[in-house]
Amino acid sequence: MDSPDAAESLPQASASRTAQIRRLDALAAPVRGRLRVAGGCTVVAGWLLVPQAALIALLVQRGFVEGAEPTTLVPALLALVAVGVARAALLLGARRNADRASTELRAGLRRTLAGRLLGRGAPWLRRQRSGGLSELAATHVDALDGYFGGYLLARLEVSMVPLAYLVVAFLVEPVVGVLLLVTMPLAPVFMMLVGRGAQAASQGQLRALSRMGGHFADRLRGLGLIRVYGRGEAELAGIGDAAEGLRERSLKVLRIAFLSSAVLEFFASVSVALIALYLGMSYLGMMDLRGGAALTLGTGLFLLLLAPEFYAPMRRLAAHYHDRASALAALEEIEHALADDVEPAPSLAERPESPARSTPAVTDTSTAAPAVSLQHISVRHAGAARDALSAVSLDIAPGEFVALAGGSGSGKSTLLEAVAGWLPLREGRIEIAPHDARIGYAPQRPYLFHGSIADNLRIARPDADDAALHAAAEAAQVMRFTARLPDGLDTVIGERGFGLSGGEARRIALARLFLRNPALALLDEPTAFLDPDTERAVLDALAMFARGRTLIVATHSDAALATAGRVVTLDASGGLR
Ligand SMILES: Nc1ncnc2c1ncn2[C@@H]1O[C@H](COP(=O)(O)OP(=O)(O)OP(=O)(O)O)[C@@H](O)[C@H]1O
Repeated sequence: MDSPDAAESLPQASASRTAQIRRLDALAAPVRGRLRVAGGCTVVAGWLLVPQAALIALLVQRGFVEGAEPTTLVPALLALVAVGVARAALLLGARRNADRASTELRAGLRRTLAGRLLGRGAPWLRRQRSGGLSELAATHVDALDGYFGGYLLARLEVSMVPLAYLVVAFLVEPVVGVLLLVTMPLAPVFMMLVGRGAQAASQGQLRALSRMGGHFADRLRGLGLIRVYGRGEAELAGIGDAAEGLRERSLKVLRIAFLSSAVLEFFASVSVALIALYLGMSYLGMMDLRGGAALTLGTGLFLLLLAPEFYAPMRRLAAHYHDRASALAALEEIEHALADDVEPAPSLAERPESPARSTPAVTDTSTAAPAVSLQHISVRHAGAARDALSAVSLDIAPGEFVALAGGSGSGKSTLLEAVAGWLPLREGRIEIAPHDARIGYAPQRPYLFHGSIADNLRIARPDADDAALHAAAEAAQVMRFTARLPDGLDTVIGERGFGLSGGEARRIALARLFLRNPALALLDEPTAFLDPDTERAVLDALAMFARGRTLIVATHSDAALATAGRVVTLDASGGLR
């Protein structure tokens, strides 16, 4: 902190913090109405405490000190019940609205996050750790709950309610008003000091949580491999270390949270004790700051009821203060994920007649078989030293069935992914005419999520009816293996398709493609790992499916090559032979 740089960076840090808080508050725009209702209910409930305390004090004064007839107290008693009920209803309304606002806000943010992340396309997603992404969408987004569901209300309450109590206290007993006024700034000053450390600690904790989530999910996925290679103990130690790091960081956040609440509790208790002391000494005649005017029991009771409530909103704010720190930390992580820092795919930018797309766009609707023209394209994978495709030119006529042949690593999958719009081109261009042709892609390693086989098929067309689903599954020879499963198409399979063979997973990908009903179908080794009999059936289905569509199929299979209308061979250097 002693360097001039550090001194200069303080105002900068607080300016960026203010900007961050503004951005955080801006997230609440869609649920602003609900938050306002919640805030209004909280403030009015706080104000109603004044008549509530006054009525209690009045009843005690009249009933016990002045010995009034019980029947004369009935109206005040009824009023007390009415105020109590109104406060309870208002507080309930506040809680409900705040909770609903927070839930809606988080759901919206998750939708945005999912859309943005998916928009970056398959190659980007494939490089991410799904554990980390799910932490982002789950834990980080949930970290905003405390802020919107708690902190914001507490902040509004602090700005509107204690001030009203202060005015009332001054009107009733100025000495108590002065005592409250003097002790009032302690809370915000202390919270400001604590808040600085809290955000950094929360950020550290969220990052550790994210790392831990990613680490754990990766290890779970590779559990089989870990066992086979006898890496169990070492991995266990790694997970132990990650968990220990998280524990330390979580304790740091908790320490700060507990410390701030404990200090506030202390100040609040001391202040209330001071007021009680003053009132007690006044009653005993040991202190007279009222110029001889007597202090009634009712007045004293009223002030004693009000005093702890004066600090209550500040204590609530302190309890939620680390929520703000967590929310700011989470916002930073979320903004980082939402930032458009991925380079735009040049292949898309250079297709003037084609709308930019990083995955086969669902909005593409043209069903006419398109022509595909690759003009001198070169593609290099991120981080690779050489081009996977170099200067490839290829013209495919509408309705043509082209097989891509070539050795392993010659670039067949890369070519399919480039045509699908998943990969940026280093040079050249790809024209698909009509440009809005619906594209379907069955990759080599299809992604199967946890759910039934039918669910896994329906992601290609969520509104597909059972008949369409069965027809697609039948054609792709999925029914051959589901017939043996206990629940048929409703059999549940795991993430990454645990429980299905490679050939079965590919047939699901093929059925998805059939269901999508694309005009341009890109298939990556659809018949790998199939026995000759099943391969024949799949190829027959494919030949039928090819009618009226353009097909590009990467394959090593002679039978598949024979089915195609034309064979294009890629050489080892990623060029056309
Ligand atoms: N994500 C990636 N990052 C870096 N290099 C990659 C990536 N994907 C593929 N490659 C490389 O690009 C080249 C072409 O790979 P590609 O998967 O397109 O070949 P392929 O002809 O489909 O092979 P196969 O017949 O084995 O499926 C290979 O040298 C491969 O190692």
